[in-house]
Amino acid sequence: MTLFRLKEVSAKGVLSIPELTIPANKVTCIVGESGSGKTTLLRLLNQLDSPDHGEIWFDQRPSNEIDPIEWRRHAVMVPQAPILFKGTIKDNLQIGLSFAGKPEASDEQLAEALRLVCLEKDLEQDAANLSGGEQQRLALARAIVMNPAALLLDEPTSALDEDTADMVMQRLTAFVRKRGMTVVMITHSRHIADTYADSVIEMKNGVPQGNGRDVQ
Ligand SMILES: Nc1ncnc2c1ncn2[C@@H]1O[C@H](COP(=O)(O)OP(=O)(O)OP(=O)(O)O)[C@@H](O)[C@H]1O
Repeated sequence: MTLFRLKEVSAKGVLSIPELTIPANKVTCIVGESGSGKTTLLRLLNQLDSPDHGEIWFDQRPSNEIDPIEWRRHAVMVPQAPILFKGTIKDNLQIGLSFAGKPEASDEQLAEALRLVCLEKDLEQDAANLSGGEQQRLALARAIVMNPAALLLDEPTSALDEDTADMVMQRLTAFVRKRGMTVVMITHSRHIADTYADSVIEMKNGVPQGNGRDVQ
């Protein structure tokens, strides 16, 4: 099943995509050189940017028929630089749900999300004292707590050491496969793409090569 479909899309004079489909309930990695258009593509999948030409479908609905706010509730993006709010770790985990008008999660659910990202910290701890890598994982945990159909992750392990990155990817991919969630993530790590992706989109000068190489 396809979750995202792009047809004859161009954007910002950077992307040129004749056709691209991204499967539902799978982990898709976007790889490619710096400046090749990976973040621009991810932003299109979050309706943060609109294409200059062409059409994008989410779950078989064209983008112009879905309210961007609703779209972003189903496809939650975690940008490369984590966004943190004043307050505790718990406040930072609940705030995504609160913005989406969803009920609060229980402390058990929050602790489970922290465990998935290997950040087993006290929920009442001040988030301001976290390291860069810890902040990155907290932002990822916040997105997981929202339980969206799709997680759009811009280099989610870039601030982590290799062992922690592997552990987070192992736990995250096991979790999303069990839940039937879709992950689309940018990575510069060949190892992560080869080990955890079901399919890989390689961007070259704004053009995806092939249509997602199946890894497994
Ligand atoms: N809003 C914009 N307007 C015009 N050009 C842009 C805009 N955003 C990005 N670009 C350009 O588009 C190209 C692709 O940028 P993008 O951030 O998508 O690349 P990337 O593959 O994610 O790179 P990196 O791996 O370095 O993060 C770059 O040349 C960038 O300067």
